[in-house]
Amino acid sequence: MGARCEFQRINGIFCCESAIATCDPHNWDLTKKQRRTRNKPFKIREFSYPDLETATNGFSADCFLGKGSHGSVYKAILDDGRLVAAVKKTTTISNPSDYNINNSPAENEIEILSRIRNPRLVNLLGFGVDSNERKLIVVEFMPNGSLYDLLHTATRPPGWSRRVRLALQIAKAVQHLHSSNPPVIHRDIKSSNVLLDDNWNARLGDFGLALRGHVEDVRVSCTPPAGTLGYLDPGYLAPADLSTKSDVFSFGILLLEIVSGRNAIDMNYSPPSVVDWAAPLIRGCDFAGICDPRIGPPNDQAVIRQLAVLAARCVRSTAKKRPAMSDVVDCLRVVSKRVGAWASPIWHNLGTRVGGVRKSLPSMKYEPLDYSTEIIKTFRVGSRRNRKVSSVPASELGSEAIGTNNDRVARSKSIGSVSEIKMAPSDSNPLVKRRGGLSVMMPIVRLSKSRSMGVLQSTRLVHNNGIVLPLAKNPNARELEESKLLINLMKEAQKEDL
Ligand SMILES: Nc1ncnc2c1ncn2[C@@H]1O[C@H](COP(=O)(O)OP(=O)(O)OP(=O)(O)O)[C@@H](O)[C@H]1O
Repeated sequence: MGARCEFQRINGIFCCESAIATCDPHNWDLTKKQRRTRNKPFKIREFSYPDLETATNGFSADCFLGKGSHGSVYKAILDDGRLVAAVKKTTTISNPSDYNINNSPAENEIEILSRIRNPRLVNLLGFGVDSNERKLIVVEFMPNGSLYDLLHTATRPPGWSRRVRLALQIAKAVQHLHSSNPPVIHRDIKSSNVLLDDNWNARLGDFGLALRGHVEDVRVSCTPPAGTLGYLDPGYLAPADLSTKSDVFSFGILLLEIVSGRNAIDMNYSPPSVVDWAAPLIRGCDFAGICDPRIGPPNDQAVIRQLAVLAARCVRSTAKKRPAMSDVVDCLRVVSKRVGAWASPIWHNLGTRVGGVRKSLPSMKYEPLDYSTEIIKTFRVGSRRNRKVSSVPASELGSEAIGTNNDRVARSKSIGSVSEIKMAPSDSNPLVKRRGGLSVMMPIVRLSKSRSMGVLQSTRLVHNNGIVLPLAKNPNARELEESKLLINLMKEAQKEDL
């Protein structure tokens, strides 16, 4: 096959060694059973083109799942109905120099996914080749759409426990990539590349732009920057700038999107970039202000505070100061436990008895973040700053109000190379152009290095001797443990060159 996959062909089936080699130091503490499963070679099938054609009803409209920047995706029923898969068919002939050296996005995706497998990823099942020698990718079928759809077009917006659970699952997926040996850098983390499986769990997909290798490896160090505007690390301007921390930046943007329910770039807001919009709110401890107005802030104020602080750390200007994905996973585990505790039936029953916890939220006060500064904030569902520029009252914000129907919202598409990005003058309309009645994201953006990062004004949050106790006045052991984690985050934020 053309793609440089180091497959072994056994009885017509390609077997791939898992990318997680036995010498992977990250796997040393795994149980024997886990190690056995991880290192088990998995089967990559070569499907014949006629089989894929039949399975997709001739790539017909009724099997069509969606279109991305590199091609279309179809649902395929294979093996007499025993296997349901998604087939990605490239429709454009790409210039390889835009992507990874000598590899089209399809070949790249096959090559990378043939080496890694994880329950948090949209895994590769096989591939096919068309008459033009173009690769078709066959991956696991995800029946419940994308996180983008769930956040921006679903009639019922997801609640906090679901949002945190999804964020944790995505973080685990990225951590898995980064801890592989050699590491995989996804380079295109965004809500439309997170798909939902049959249990509504998040799976990270679309490895067309991913790079596998150490940063000093030739392929990594010579591949031009790529990604999706709005999620792209502004410090990643040359191949040498790439590190796993670029993914951390994109994850931070995605976390802000999950929390706020707004698009990474949305001309209905001022400023249009989610990070520029959220930064002053987080800096001013207006954590409720960044919450999705359709669901309001979570019952437990520490949940949104920790999410906001984490997102702020992920989008810092200095890549080195961003947390590693393992830290992000640890932090989200803590948040997940908190939000899970509030979702327990005890709280629901209490809410019913006292007339509904959620109802009482708008008048609820933040507890002081520390005992010296006594910052008290009132929850404001749909606060003025959180409102759209079109000034639709928060009460009227239906689920569609932030959706794709709005002509000032354009779904970001991946771009092969940031050399396509032109710096727009600050007074021009930088992002949206009309084309055939559709809003199309143009590759023109203001990448303001100085504005997108370093969003924590931590001095207001730090108590004597650098100690912050952001929870109740008499925290229990668990709360103390959790606040220690937060203290570390805050301390690091304080060191930031803001
Ligand atoms: N494994 C899958 N199962 C079900 N639907 C899928 C699967 N993979 C992709 N899709 C759907 O197909 C559409 C196109 O996906 P694709 O990954 O090609 O592009 P994208 O992520 O939307 O955009 P871009 O190419 O710019 O990143 C999306 O709407 C996605 O929801």
